[in-house]
Amino acid sequence: MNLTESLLHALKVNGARHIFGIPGDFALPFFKIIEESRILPLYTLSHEPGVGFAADAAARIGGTLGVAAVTYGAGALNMVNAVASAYAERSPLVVLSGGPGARESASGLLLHHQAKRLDSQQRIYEEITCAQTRLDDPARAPAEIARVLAACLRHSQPVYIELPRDIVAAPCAPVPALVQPPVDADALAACAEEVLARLKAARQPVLVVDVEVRRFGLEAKVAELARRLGLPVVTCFMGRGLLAESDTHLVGTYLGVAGLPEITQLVEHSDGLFLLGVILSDTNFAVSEKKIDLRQTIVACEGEVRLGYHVYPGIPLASLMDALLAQTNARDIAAPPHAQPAPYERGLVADGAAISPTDIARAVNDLTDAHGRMPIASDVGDCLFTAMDIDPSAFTAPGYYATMGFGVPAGLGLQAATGQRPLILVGDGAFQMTGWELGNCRRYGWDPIVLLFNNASWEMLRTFQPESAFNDLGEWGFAAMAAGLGGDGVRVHTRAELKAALEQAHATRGRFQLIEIMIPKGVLSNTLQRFVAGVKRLTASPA
Ligand SMILES: Cc1ncc(Cc2c([C@H](C)O)sc(CCOP(=O)(O)OP(=O)(O)O)c2C)c(N)n1
Ligand SMILES: [Mg+2]
Repeated sequence: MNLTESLLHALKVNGARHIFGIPGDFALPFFKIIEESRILPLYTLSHEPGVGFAADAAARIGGTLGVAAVTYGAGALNMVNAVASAYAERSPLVVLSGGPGARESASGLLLHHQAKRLDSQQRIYEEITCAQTRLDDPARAPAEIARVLAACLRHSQPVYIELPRDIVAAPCAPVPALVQPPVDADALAACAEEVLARLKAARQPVLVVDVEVRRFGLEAKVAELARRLGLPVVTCFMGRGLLAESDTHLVGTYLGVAGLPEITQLVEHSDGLFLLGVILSDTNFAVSEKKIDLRQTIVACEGEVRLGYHVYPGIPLASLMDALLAQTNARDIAAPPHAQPAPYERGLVADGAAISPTDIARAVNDLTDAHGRMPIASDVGDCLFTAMDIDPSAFTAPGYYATMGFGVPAGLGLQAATGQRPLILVGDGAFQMTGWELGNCRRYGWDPIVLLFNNASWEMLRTFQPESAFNDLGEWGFAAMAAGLGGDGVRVHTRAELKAALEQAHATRGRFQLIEIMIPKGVLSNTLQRFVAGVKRLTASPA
């Protein structure tokens, strides 16, 4: 076996199912082995940001390793933003980059694609990955690969592996089984006991779940714990879709001032908030109506558990879940019944009226009622706020790092990973960035339904700064471009046209379906309207 094959086998054994990539001369040798060994299927895309987003989404939806393969310099550095997003949002992405071989590295010449120093790329990636290695010695490679992949899975964050092009085919031993550090059983039991005691003592305990629950595949255990404790469950923005299929008391998504008042009230007035796998970010908590006193909460994330003023280190979320379940019986804590929030809006009126983002949510909910749920990939912008009004389903979006360009490539990654047809929500500004990746659908038989919110502007920005003309994007005929990319496109102006286009798109398989939805300038989703009003109110009021 050679070094690349050893790496590929290790990736596959530890959960990777596909590789997304764009080669270059520093990467051609290991791309050749990827293609000829057929250990993992390779999907090439058109631009490295799309490679990173697709691999990230595949990791998220599969709850496993995503793999993005690129060339040195121009390729890897082009993907930095996508990997930074994966790092911020706790996604286990493995970056494989080609690199210069020993002889050329010692030539004394500046190499093409070299930025500052030969190791500048690795140093840049040190800031957006939790572990890194350069496989320049086949004898050490198996242990190095094991170390880096173990870190990727332990922290659910990206890692960086550089493959010098002169040894990718060198003979190499298999990678040993990954080893994770042991957990102190006594500390774990004490931690679980204290968590349960706090929840039992609370008048209104609430379980808030977020991205790590999905990343570590803990949804079923979390649902069981919520059931046993009788806790109402709320998701954060990033945790959208979690427990959607479970029979727990899922109340909805906490969005602070932008959310449903009854959910905001439940969370912000709880005396027993249990934040499970939650990223303590501004997108989750900066728009709180009432500041949440984190000292009164239980925070379990990033491998530790914080209660008030003390911390239990070295407590992985999965270990904590097992310990909590081991110490609970059915219905240990009977929380007071909570009103279920109104079901998501549906019943689009198919008339000649102009389309609002909330109409789009209604249309999607109607489609779900008629044909079942579709996995959803959303970009940033009002489409993401609109997604909050769509029935929860398998959902992936950059809800915290908030980079544009994620939606379309992520939808392709979803379909590659699940085989299911995804729904993609994307604004016109974000589509301009990576929408062209749809041109790769034909080669791979992908056929997403793309809802393009065309308000001819960077509307989210215009909402906060309406006086700036630079937010206007002008006329782009996106639907007309679909045929050239191998799909079908239609531009719709009225609610009746939207309903018909969605039905037609759903009935058409084998080609991507692009529905360009013309939204009048300044028309926002209900959630974005609440968000803007809330942020303005919070910033206007004295701190
Ligand atoms: C890669 C990238 N560049 C810039 C931004 C800043 C930014 C937003 C965030 C806040 O930073 S929202 C937004 C406008 C999005 O326009 P569009 O996709 O058309 O959606 P909508 O019209 O619904 O706003 C920009 C430019 C970003 N998030 N990501
Ligand atoms: Mg827009």
